[in-house]
Parts: sequence; structure tokens; C-alpha cells
Amino acid sequence: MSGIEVRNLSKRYGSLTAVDDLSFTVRPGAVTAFLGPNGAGKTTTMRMMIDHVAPTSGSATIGGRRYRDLPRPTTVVGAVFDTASFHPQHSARDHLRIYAAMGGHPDGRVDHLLSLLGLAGAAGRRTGGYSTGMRQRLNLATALLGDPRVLLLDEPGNGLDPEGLAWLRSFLRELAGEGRTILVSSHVLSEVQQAADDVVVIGRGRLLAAGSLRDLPGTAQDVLVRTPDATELCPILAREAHRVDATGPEDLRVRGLDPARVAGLAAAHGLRVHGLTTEDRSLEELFLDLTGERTHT
Ligand SMILES: Nc1ncnc2c1ncn2[C@@H]1O[C@H](COP(=O)(O)OP(=O)(O)OP(=O)(O)O)[C@@H](O)[C@H]1O
Repeated sequence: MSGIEVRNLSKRYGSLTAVDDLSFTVRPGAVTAFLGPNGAGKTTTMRMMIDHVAPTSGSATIGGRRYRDLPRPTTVVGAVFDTASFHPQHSARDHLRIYAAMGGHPDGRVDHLLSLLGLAGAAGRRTGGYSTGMRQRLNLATALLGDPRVLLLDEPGNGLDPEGLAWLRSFLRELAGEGRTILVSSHVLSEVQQAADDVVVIGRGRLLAAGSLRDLPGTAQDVLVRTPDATELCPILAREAHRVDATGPEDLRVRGLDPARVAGLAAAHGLRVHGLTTEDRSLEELFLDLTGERTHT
């Protein structure tokens, strides 16, 4: 088993609570998007998973063990952080050889990874002249040296162009298809949405939502109700719905109830419904709602 379990994890820096009693799991064989606006605590959480930062309280385990208790951690977990840097005079091949030697990984992994990540042609060039996209690929190659079952990627899409992002998404899907556990953070949902099976959303260090993308409340559909009896119907729907908003004198937007249930509740109370339509909500909207970066109308 190589899932990640985060339990009541907190990190305080003086009076600032960067991570606030977080609990969630990340399963193998899936891409889990770790989402939250800048400063939400994503990097701090991921760094606590690999002992770069000591938790104030709580724990993070990988396959049931703390990182420090793993016998050869780089064969279990590969991590890529935004701040990773390379010696500008070293070529990508030099860089990977050094890290392979340090981790005790076979030298043969170096050329394998260079070609897997599309860097074979540039392998002899000094990394000082690499583009952002090439650096991100080299970061990934470094993390994959130990053929780890778990990958922690902190904002790997930063600075990538649309083509690079598309490549990254399909690469992550491939890795998850091999049964690996992939946790990938981003503050831009659209970067990872198409690649993700699951999401963990945090804001100000706290968990806002976690689970399968499909099962998250609100990712399905909103029901738009046109009714002259909006005032009466609104509180009735609100008892069962996730949320009901009056969008006009005769219009309600209902989240978390299917159209048949909305119609059924109206009929049961003798209230009139003149129109019932559904509207898909994008995860982007859900994300903005959850993180409070947009007030709902
Ligand atoms: N070493 C530190 N000392 C003090 N405060 C810190 C430290 N590291 C992080 N913080 C603070 O903790 C909070 C969470 O930061 P963190 O980098 O984990 O967020 P993030 O979600 O990864 O954001 P970003 O996407 O901007 O990296 C921020 O307010 C940050 O300023």
C-alpha cells in the first residue's frame, strides 16, 4: 500500500496558522489535485509529508509509515518543489547522475528518464540555458529516479505553456495508470482538472472539500426553477438542498437536488413551477465558491 494519510496535521509559525488540523487521504492509482489559492498551505502540507517541515501537531504517513521511518525514502516517494534548482553549469545528464548516485539508484535510470521526459536531445546541454518547461521536466525526472510509488508535485504546471500543460496532464495520467499515488498541487484549477480523479481543496490551511471529482457537492448540476411561488418554495427546498439562491423574484437556483425532487417537493406543497432547467457547474466555479474568492450572486 502506498496511499498517503494526513491526520489532524497543523503547522503554526508564531501567530500564523499555515496548516490547520488537516485530515485527508490520497489513494494509489489516481491523480489527486491539491487545490487552494496562494498561501493556502499546500506547500507546507507537502513539505510536512516528507519531513522538510516539522508539524506542530498531527501526522502524515505514506503507506502507513512516517517518511523518516521509510528504509529508502527516495524509492518510495519522489517530490518536486517549485524551488528545486540545478547547478547551471551541469548538464541534465550530469545532474541526474549525481542524484542517482546519491540515492543509490542504477545509472541506467538516467538515460531512460531523459528519453521518457523528452529531454534526450538536450541531455548534454547546461541546465543554465534550460526553459521553464525543460526545468519542470528535469525536476520530474529527478523525482522519478528511484521509481517511487508516490509522487508529490508542488505546482509542476507553473510557467508551462498550454502544450507543456497538456503533456504534463497525460504524463500524470500514465503514472497513475501504473498504480502510483500522485498528489499534484495547483492554485489554478484548470491546469489539473482534466487530469484529476480526486481533489483536496484547502483555504487558509483548512480543509474545504475532499473526494472524487464527480462526487463533490455541486460539481454536477444546478437546477434553475421559475416559479411565481418562489418565496414559499425557497425554504422548502433549502431543507434538503445543499444551497438555494433566489436569483430573481420568480427564480431560484438549487444546488444538490435533482430536478425530479425539486418538482416533487413543489407539487407536494401545491406550489406552481413554470420552468425547470439544469445548468452544469464547472469545477472552477465550485473552487471559487469554496475558496471564497468569489461571492455568489
Ligand atoms: N517558513 C515559514 N515561516 C513563516 N511563515 C511561513 C513559512 N512557510 C510558509 N509560511 C506561511 O504559511 C502560509 C502557507 O504557505 P504555503 O507556501 O504552504 O502556501 P501555498 O498554498 O503553498 O501557497 P503558494 O501557492 O503561494 O505556494 C503562508 O501564509 C506563508 O506565508
